[in-house]
Amino acid sequence: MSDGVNGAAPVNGSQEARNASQRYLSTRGDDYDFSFEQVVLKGLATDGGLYIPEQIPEVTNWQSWKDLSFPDLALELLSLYISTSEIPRDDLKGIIDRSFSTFRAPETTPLRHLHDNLYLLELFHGPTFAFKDVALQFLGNMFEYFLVRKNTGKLGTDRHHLTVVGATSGDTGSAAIYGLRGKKDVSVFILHPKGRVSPIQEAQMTTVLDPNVHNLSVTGSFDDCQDIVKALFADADINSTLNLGAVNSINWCRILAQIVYYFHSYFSFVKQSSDFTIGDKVRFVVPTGNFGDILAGYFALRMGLPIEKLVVATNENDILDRFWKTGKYEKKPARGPEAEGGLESDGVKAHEDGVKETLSPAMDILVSSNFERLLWFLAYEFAAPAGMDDEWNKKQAGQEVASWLKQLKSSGGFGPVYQDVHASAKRDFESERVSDKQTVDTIKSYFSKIDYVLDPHSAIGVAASVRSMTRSNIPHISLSTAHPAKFAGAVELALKGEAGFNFEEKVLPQEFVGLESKEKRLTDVDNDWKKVRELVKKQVEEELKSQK
Ligand SMILES: Cc1ncc(COP(=O)(O)O)c(C=O)c1O
Ligand SMILES: N[C@@H](CCOP(=O)(O)O)C(=O)O
Repeated sequence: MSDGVNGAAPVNGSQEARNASQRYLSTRGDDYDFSFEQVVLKGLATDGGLYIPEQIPEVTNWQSWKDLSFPDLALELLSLYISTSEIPRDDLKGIIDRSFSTFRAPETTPLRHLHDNLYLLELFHGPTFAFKDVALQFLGNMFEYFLVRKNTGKLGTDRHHLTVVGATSGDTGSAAIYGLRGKKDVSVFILHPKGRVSPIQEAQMTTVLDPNVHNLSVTGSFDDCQDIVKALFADADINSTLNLGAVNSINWCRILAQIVYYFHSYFSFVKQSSDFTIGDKVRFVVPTGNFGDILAGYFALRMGLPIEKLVVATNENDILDRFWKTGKYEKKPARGPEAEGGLESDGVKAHEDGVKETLSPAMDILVSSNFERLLWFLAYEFAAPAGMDDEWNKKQAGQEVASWLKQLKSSGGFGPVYQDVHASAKRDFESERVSDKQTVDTIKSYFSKIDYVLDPHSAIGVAASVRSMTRSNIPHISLSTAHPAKFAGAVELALKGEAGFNFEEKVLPQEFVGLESKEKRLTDVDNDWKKVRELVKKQVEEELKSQK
């Protein structure tokens, strides 16, 4: 039950003022009836689950949003999940407008025609050149809004101080840091896997010297960083004394903001294509790691956007692709031809922990956090035919998810899931796995065919789209998740020696010039959550003392 945990304010207004899509519950069943503010400030549920709205709103008038600007569309969509009793509409509009004012493209997320039925949704026009900016600039402003409201008229230790802890494989970190640097009443700790983010990504994070920003370089993988963050959230002591906040896509606010560009790109497509009628279906193809980006697409689909399929595109860290193919969700990588040293993945290094080091490092993930949210909806759908009431169905879904996640923790996997659950997953999704070699070939081929430089993650989406187009000839919108300059190594590997290619001239934005030689601040830490906990505690205490 909602209890104002973690310092979140009680809901402003009665429960009746919030409809079911504005009330939140945990995917593991124990935490329910939370407000948007509580969910945003708390990040992870007390039972270890992720927050989801009690209901996904089905929208019948979505076509009337066709001509809205990105921020105005965001206002319509987000209002469905945030009650005006919590955030008045004008305030929400102000937060949204501020969040997207820093984007370089007038359309915020422009849609570009590549060839035939293939369109690329460029999501990297925000301040840190990655799709994470769409949600994280908004989340940063949302944190600020709630903190200002809580702290009005309060001084010293009475003020609510938020300690943000996040794990990154490169992009979440810089977008979160940009969204929170210098903000009052917030300390930010970002954990990245030492040596496994690109040099530009590392520089984007570590050259931010604001006193409230702390970069921790962890000896381990992204999954280790993510596990440390989850262990901190599970520690009742630090969680309640330091008011932990999440910037990873475990935070519902991240998923929510990302729903907007599915609708926006669909409308952009309608406007670009005279022979396409609004209401006709498209496919979205999404380079996927933690399953946050594509989950937003699932919400768009359930809300009524005409999506025929969402295509999950993984790199060689392919737990999700294996789930769609087999119904089993297992950390253990498949022993495919590449594991025997086959041609497909020449040069890919597999770490002891099982994570492969690929050319698309932001997707080098063993376990995808947000998959748990999809599992809940699949389990809920599976429970419904038993003819019990809705409360029972929700409880059943929570228990099922908790049991799957327990197996994942104890034995590294679960499944095959019930046939009906797998069938529902396959009804809305398909999956593709793209090797490093195929990634490089795709970058090469689009440069030589249409003089366009793809980053390696976006190339995975495009390679998967091309395969998907052989099965379905409807329009495909492939998500481009990062600017190619962030991944110079992979891009140069693919394009060095290609006629007309020069990284500095063709790719490098002015904002990155000289970044790597600027002063940096970061702290090395062992892969040990207790050590991280002590470091965070000490640092926050010092910050609070200096503010007195
Ligand atoms: C550039 C890039 N592409 C794709 C992804 C995968 O997105 P998600 O983790 O939401 O599946 C990430 C990281 O999250 C990323 O940084
Ligand atoms: N690829 C991500 C990994 C973190 O995922 P998130 O979306 O859950 O924050 C990154 O770039 O950090």
